[in-house]
Amino acid sequence: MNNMKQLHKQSNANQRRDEEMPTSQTPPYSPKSLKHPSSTHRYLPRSINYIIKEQRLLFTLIGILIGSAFVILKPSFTTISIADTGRGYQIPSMPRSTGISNQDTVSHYYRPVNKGVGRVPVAIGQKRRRVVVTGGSGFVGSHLVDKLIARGDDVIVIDNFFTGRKENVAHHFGNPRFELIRHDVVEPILLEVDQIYHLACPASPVHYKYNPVKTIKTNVMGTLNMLGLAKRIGARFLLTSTSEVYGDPLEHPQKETYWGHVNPIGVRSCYDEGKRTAETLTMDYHRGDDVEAIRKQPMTVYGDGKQTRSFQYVSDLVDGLMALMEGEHIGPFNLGNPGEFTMLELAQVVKETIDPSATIEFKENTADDPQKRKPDISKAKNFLNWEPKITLREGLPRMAADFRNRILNEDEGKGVK
Ligand SMILES: O=C(O)[C@H]1O[C@H](OP(=O)(O)OP(=O)(O)OC[C@H]2O[C@@H](n3ccc(=O)[nH]c3=O)[C@H](O)[C@@H]2O)[C@H](O)[C@@H](O)[C@@H]1O
Repeated sequence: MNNMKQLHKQSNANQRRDEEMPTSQTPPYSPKSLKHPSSTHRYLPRSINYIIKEQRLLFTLIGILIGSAFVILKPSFTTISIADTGRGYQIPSMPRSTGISNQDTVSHYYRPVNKGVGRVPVAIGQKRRRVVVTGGSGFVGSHLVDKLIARGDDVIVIDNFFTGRKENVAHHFGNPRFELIRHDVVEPILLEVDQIYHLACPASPVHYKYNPVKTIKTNVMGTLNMLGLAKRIGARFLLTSTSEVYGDPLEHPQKETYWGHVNPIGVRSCYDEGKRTAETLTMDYHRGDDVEAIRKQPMTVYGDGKQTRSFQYVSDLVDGLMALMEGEHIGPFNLGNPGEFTMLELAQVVKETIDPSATIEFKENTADDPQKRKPDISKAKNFLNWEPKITLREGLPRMAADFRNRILNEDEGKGVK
């Protein structure tokens, strides 16, 4: 599959992933990694199949993502966030020719700056943020990158392409404000930026339950590295967590104050506990260094059709993430759509809005699958003046269009090979 070919073409970080994936495991299905028939209507069943095979929040990978929580970290000496002050710093000799660079190139450019030389203000007064998005070639990350670029930010994506793909951000190649770095966040990296969105993580049971050590390592070491970077350069930091931190909840709906009900030694624990540890680390950095903290919690769904989940369209999530990054609030925030559906109800909506002929394949459930999930978003409403706008029925057709466009772009040779 192209997916695997892609991995072989990648750096050592990706080879490491190959090593950790059991050889018996079938590479996870990706709608973006297959050759596609040219007939548009055939894309829709495949995207639905993709969702089912991924065994995750149906809409996370198709255009809708469930609740979120995140952490923002900011050193105490910056009483106003850098982004808000609009200080227009830029690093001299920033690579800009192709919009793509490898890790060595970037380290070369950035390391001296981080040895205390300091950032050079080249456009004081100009509101131009430099933003890092780890996991920026993934589903949520790539939509976030689109929005950041659209508002004029300089965006650096850090991704090891564990599950993400270059095609998701290929339309920014050649834009001098965009840069893609192939890098595994478990290794340190030195950059000079104003904001860090830390999204990099294996995010589906299909990936993380076969790569549990890699998953928890990414959550722990990756988050440590990015927190260390944020502390060093005084950047505002945002962690995307997951509703999985609530486990199989005894409280419904779930508020940010709920501590969760999680199996610490199950097959999902690498993800659940990994994200919980990532939140712990972020709050510890916040307390230890007197920095600000917020968290983000997407909700993940596995089920046999009876479990309830809530689904959020990705643009609502991106709006919420950016509102949180740009605000002054700290602590966890649920960013999700409180609309609650059983998986069977969801399947019905998929049939009605996308493809009446779609069939659902039921698979054995993952251990510890939560029975119900619904975010309480009153905190986000009150403090961020944010709430989701797009319903499940509205979002599903948009999701289908999004997939169709991505696939057509690839078929027309617009993707990166
Ligand atoms: O709550 C959720 O469900 C998840 O939502 C998003 O994940 P999503 O966009 O749905 O998943 P992907 O499309 O797989 O994106 C993850 C990205 O992280 C990257 N990644 C993964 C693993 C790793 O070690 N390093 C790394 O850069 C992947 O290549 C990919 O680009 C967030 O990125 C996750 O942090 C969050 O856990």
